Amino acid sequence: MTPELPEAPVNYVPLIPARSWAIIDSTLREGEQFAKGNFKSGDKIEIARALDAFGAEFIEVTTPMVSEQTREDIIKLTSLGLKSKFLTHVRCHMEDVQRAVDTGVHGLDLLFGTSSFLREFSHGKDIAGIIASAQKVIGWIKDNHPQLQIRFSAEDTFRSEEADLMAVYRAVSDLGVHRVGLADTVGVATPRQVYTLVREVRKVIHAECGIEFHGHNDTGCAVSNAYEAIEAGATHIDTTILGIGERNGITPLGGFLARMFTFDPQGLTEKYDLELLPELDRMIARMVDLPIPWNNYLTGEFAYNHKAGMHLKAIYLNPGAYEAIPPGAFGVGRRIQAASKVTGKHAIAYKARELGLHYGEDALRRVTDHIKALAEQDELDDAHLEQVLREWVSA
Ligand SMILES: CC(=O)SCCNC(=O)CCNC(=O)[C@H](O)C(C)(C)COP(=O)(O)OP(=O)(O)OC[C@H]1O[C@@H](n2cnc3c(N)ncnc32)[C@H](O)[C@@H]1OP(=O)(O)O
Ligand SMILES: O=C(O)CCC(=O)C(=O)O
Ligand SMILES: [Mg+2]
Repeated sequence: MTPELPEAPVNYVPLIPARSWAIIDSTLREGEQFAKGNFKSGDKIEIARALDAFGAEFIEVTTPMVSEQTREDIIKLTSLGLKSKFLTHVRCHMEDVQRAVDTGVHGLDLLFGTSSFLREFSHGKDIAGIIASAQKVIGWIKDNHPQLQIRFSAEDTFRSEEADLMAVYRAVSDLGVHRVGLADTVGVATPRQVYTLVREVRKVIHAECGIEFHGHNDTGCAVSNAYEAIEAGATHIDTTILGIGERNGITPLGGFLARMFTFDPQGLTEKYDLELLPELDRMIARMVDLPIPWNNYLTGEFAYNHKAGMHLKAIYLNPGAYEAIPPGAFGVGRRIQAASKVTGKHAIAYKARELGLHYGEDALRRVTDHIKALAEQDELDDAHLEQVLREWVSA
């Protein structure tokens, strides 16, 4: 087979450079809101170390308001001396912020719900009240802990009025936050909406202010929405390993990387240790006591299974014919399923050659048809296929 990774052309210009955006992995925050995400102190350390080894730029952790244990865990995490920077996710509330500032984190991810749903049923504040709280809390952080990064997110962004959003984003940008956040809290946004809104937000915030996107997957758009956000100028994307989070979760780290690999394979490979992805997925699957889904991006059991005769003919000549991303780049292998009813003579000839067997044209057609007929009755494993191929030669 031909080499896995084609050499980059000399004047290589990536479509979307991987250095234009960063990952905020929220497995230790949004992931704790997953039905089966109940990480113990040791788990948190293992997850943080694994994300750091992988190269995640930021790790978001749950608010220290959860409990004294959670606060102590954050302090343990920030004392590990990792390269990844820790952010803690807190309400826009003086008590929360005061409890968070001395946990050793690099920054605070503040949020306030701006949709009518959350204004009415969650916190009860109007837009003026939200801005007044932001002024008080952000002003206090800036005066007392100027070293901390501040992000302000409008929770439920995509069910909020655009005029309200612009008022809030403009106000917090003027207050000097480092990033604003757009959150598709209920997973309802379409890719086009995400693109358009990110462009609009860009116009009302300061040039040096970053834009973060957080997307739930209720309607299956979490990866494409994250991609559209970046295309429109977002600088930070929230992910979790395996996509775990509230309900059916958020943008999965693996799916997002698969998407972005196609635009800048070299940049992605330089930024992250991509071959660690299978281990990250296995680690979280083990901790939440669930299998990795069979069709999971890149690491699912059948993510690189090739079966149809027409595919196999081409795959043997060049795997890129039916693979957008070489599996080796992410430390996984491909599976060739040659013995099925949908196989063809090229695949069978290839398998035979691997065993040192050669057939003439007629014999190849007949053995292929025989294997197809057998497979109509029952699955053939590799051992059975080998037996049939050998018997056919000696028969
Ligand atoms: C979309 C998301 O995923 S956002 C992340 C949400 N994460 C979590 O909720 C996990 C951690 N949360 C917790 O441990 C608890 O909810 C706590 C410690 C934050 C608060 O606990 P409690 O005081 O018992 O309140 P409870 O959770 O029942 O209600 C939420 C409170 O937050 C307030 N609130 C909601 N959003 C905000 C906000 N952005 N800023 C300030 N206060 C807010 C609500 O008004 C309510 O306060 P109230 O009782 O004074 O009306
Ligand atoms: O703080 C944020 O930006 C996102 C919060 C969250 O988890 C959500 O809105 O789904
Ligand atoms: Mg969320």
